[in-house]
Amino acid sequence: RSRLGDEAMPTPSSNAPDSSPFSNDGGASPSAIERVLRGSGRRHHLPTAASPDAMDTDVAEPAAASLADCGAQSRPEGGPHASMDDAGGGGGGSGGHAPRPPLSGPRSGFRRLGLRGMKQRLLVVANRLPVSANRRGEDQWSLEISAGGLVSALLGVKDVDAKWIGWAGVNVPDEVGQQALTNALAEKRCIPVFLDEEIVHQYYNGYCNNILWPLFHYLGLPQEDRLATTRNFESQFDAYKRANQMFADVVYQHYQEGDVIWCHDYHLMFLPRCLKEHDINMKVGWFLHTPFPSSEIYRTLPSRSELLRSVLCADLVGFHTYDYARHFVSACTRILGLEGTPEGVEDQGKLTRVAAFPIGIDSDRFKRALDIDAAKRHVNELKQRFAGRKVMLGVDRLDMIKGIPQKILAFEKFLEENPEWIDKVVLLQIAVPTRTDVPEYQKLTSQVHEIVGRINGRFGTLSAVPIHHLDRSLDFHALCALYAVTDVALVTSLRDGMNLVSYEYVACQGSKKGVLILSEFAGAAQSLGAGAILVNPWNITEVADSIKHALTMTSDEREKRHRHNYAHVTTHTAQDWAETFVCELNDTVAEALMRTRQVPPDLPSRTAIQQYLQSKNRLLILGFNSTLTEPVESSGRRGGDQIKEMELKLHPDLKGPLRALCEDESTTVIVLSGSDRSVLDENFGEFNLWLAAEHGMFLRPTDGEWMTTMPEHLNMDWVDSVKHVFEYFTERTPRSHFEHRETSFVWNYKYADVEFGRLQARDMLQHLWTGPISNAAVDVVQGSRSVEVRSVGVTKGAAIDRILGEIVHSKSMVTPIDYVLCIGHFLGKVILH
Ligand SMILES: O=P(O)(O)OC[C@H]1O[C@H](O[C@H]2O[C@H](CO)[C@@H](O)[C@H](O)[C@H]2O)[C@H](O)[C@@H](O)[C@@H]1O
Ligand SMILES: O=c1ccn([C@@H]2O[C@H](COP(=O)(O)OP(=O)(O)O)[C@@H](O)[C@H]2O)c(=O)[nH]1
Repeated sequence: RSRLGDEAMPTPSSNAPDSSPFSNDGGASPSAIERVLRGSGRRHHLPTAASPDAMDTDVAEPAAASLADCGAQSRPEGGPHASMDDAGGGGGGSGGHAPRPPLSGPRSGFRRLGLRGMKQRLLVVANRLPVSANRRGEDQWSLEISAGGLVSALLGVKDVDAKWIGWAGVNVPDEVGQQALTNALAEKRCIPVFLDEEIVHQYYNGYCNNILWPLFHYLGLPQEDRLATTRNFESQFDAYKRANQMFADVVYQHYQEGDVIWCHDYHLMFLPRCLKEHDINMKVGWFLHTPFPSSEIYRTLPSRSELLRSVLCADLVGFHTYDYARHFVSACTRILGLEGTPEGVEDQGKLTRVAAFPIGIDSDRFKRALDIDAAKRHVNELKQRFAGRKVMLGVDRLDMIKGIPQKILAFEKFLEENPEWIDKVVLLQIAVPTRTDVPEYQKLTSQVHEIVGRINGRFGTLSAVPIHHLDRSLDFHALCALYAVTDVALVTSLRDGMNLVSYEYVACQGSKKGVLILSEFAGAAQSLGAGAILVNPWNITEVADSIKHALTMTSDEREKRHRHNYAHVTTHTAQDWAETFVCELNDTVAEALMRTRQVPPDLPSRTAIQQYLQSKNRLLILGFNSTLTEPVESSGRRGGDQIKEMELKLHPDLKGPLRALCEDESTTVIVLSGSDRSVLDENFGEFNLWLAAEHGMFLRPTDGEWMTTMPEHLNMDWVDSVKHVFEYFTERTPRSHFEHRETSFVWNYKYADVEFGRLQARDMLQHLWTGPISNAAVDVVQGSRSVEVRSVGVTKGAAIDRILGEIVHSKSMVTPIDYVLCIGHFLGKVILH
């Protein structure tokens, strides 16, 4: 190897041959690269990101029509499911409300005017429309409001110019029927997505309710014993994607520039991606109503990466609790290898905001309902029926996650241990049938009936049974009456995104101040934990004890507990929830535009190619790692996302194009990398190009010997101390490794547990800063999964000048370089020591 040093690697101004394109600079000695560019006589300016359209921040009038109105408009004619009807007593859901004060501060974004001075519109996209449709003739439909947590929450949202896009819950194969239903729904500001029976079976019953729902509630994936079922899962996932695309198609038809699109729930995890692929400027938010499980549970899902990546296409991703948000970020870091920040998840400079937005209810609607005659009648009836007995209430969909068997068993245990309460307490369990086509739900129904029958047989008397179990939903006023008269509400969900029943119970207990027993595994435990008695529903003894505690609680304690919860429920309303989310989404999009300007823009490929074709003497400077290498993620197996290669390898697809560039006489190619010489030799030995290893400290043409471009007096006294620190951390961080190069040390944890690796890196940096090298002339550079220590002066920037001098000299270049393209890996975090 020859040593070039300052002598052998002269500055181009003094040592370039006379015929060099750089020799007529007029005395100044600009760097080689500056002169290369000057020789070309022009600079290429990469286009900056387009400036955003000005955001009009005027305050809009509240929207005239709202989804809240749906409740009143679609009141069925005495239909059995009039349950979600509004109790406002005439004129829709907003009747009787005091006007809300104008929003201020960050919330003002919600009422911003959209583009062209139009009121901002909100497209709510959810699996189910807030109505269920019944066909009454070829072109006749009657519409009923359907039950469910999401429905309740969004019915509480007023002052929004909103439209709802979703499935109406019926199969409508004929065009006449579809058109008639579309027209009927339009009056309710609803837009249908038509799903046929097969897709509903595969997408809704199959992928949504048999796979995602149990998994997200920690019940695991279904265990099957036939290969055919596995294939079935794959076809269900395909149907899921197709169904999401069908929702997207309807959104495209109704979208207007400036609209906010709010996608809901696990049914539509693929939607953000479909929408952004159609129009990157759509403002897309996604909110999950269920828990997001720990990444250890989530990572069992075969399509885990595809779904995460799709959700990350949204601008804002929301969850009920901080824990769910944390789990999601953790899944993105561990499964996709992305960076989690306090703001959200970052991928190549693009941030997806992730935050907690706990839902609430329209508490006024429940309070008002109790003043309606129908509700008062129900209250009186119930008081008479259960006079002399304490009444406990359970209201749940008949779902595995609601812990209904556990609840009933705890009640049995309570009666067993406290026989004096037999005949003095009754449990009313409203079990709303749900997803009745899914076999697991059918099994649960039989199981619950069996337990209830047994307990009633055991503790019932001629005059009374301890459990009243109803497999049906109640109308809204009957439900409110039940909430108001009962002494204890018992919520024993094994997992529950939020659980609005607990909120509704509190809202209706203004006078009675009953006790709420609440599962610690419901999202609501985060907000109502202070006033409720929290229980672990799996601990039957604890729940039984809590029942006794609740039934015997002093009125003082009940009042105190109720006050806490009531204050929360009446101030954190559904409307606040929606306002906050939409406001945050607007702000997130605006901030993202600012951030985009700070990130280097994408290479304008078309311009780069045109300029290339027009130029005479070109220089291509290419990085290696993450520029020309195979991606570390992706195993090549279908649906897989495992780490594949430990060794850095030139991407096989790039070999052909690279060879073509190297063979072009008018193009000089340099691979400039932090890697050591052997790695570059191995990957590029066969090409006709220049290799610059260790950040340019070593250089060779592939047909020549390595030479060094290292500054003469590079101080390497720090090496032993750093090696010691790196060994220490490598031993303690499984799957991390370090490379000892001639001019630097690199500790790499890209194959280690990401979160542990990051903690270790932070610790290592502390050691390096405060330890024996704290005064050494080194730079410490933090990469996304690495820590590198190198002597001051060992940088690609410093080396390129010397490298170009050498290349120009050795090739005896006469034609000015008129094209320089530099492609490398953007290192976000750099710490200079
Ligand atoms: O329409 P279904 O399939 O019968 O299900 C009804 C709804 O169930 C889920 O509700 C969740 O949302 C609530 C409000 O955020 C929350 O309190 C509860 O804990 C969740 O289970 C589901 O997420 C909805 O999409 C369904 O409409
Ligand atoms: O007969 C009934 C029983 C319940 N609900 C409503 O169903 C929702 C249940 O929401 P929750 O968040 O508790 O659980 P989810 O069923 O959404 O999982 C609540 O708003 C209840 O008012 C109803 O409309 N009719």
